[in-house]
Amino acid sequence: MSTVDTTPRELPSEHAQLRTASHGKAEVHLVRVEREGPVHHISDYTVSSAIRGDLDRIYTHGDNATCVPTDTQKNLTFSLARDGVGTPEEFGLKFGRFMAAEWPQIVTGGRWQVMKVEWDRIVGDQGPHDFSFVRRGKEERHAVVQADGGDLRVVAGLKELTVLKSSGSAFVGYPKGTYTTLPETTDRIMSTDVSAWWEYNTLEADWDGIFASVRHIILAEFAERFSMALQNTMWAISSRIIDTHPEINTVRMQCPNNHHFVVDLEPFGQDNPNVVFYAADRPFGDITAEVVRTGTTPSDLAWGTIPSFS
Ligand SMILES: O=c1[nH]c(=O)c2[nH]c(=O)[nH]c2[nH]1
Repeated sequence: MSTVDTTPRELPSEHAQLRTASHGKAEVHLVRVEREGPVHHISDYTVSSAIRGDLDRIYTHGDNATCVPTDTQKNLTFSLARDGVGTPEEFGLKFGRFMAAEWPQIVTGGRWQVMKVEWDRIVGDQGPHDFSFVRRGKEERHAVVQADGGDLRVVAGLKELTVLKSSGSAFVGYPKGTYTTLPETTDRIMSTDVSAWWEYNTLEADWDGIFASVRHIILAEFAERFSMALQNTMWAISSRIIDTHPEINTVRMQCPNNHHFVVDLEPFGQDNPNVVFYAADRPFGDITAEVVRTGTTPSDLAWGTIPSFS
């Protein structure tokens, strides 16, 4: 058996000296769900923690005796969020104070950055929804006009319409086998960045009105219909768009499944009754669908250059 010598030893340098150093975990994305009866409130924070202090020997000697791991700092981000996050300022202060109190011999300073993004409650067919939200301010509206000779085609769309529901979504009944580890769930967070494009069969339409209606259908179906899978929600949206708007023949959607994992806080002596989630940015489920009006075919001219659809 080969052994590795992990005894710290100095790596000397003739001319170099360590001037500043820090280490931490950057961009821990957490979502916290607060339940007030049937009404949910969500907080979405991306937190970066880094400590300064007695860290020199980690670099110069390979001596990790003062190296509070970046992984520990990530765990703490979730643990400190268990009983509430408050404002970004409050959470940053809480984190900084905790680190200094927990490792007074090591941590003499640090940097805690907390980014909060805002979500608005979705207003569906039935009014403001209890547990479905839309991200403020990232969304894009698009139109692509293609001409060939006298032939003109209009495709409209939206991108980056980010939505999240903290309940009302299940995923069960899928094939199980050697490589299945995903547990079935009848209550999960579902979140996606909706990309939707639709082809008009006319050159004269109430463009603004139809855009507003399509956007409403996306939000209302996402919020108010129980979802058996993201695919099921995409069908509900696309088919309702076609049934509602005779001017539209084809709807294409691409939706990432932005996974939210319940963080195991048990190692830190805390329970986690679906309160603190790790919002993973990758990998993501990549779900696409093209839905057409029965008896019609999408125009190659119209769709030839529409991006981001595989
Ligand atoms: O809505 C979902 N659709 C899937 O195809 C899928 N696959 C998976 O692992 N989770 C989910 N969720």
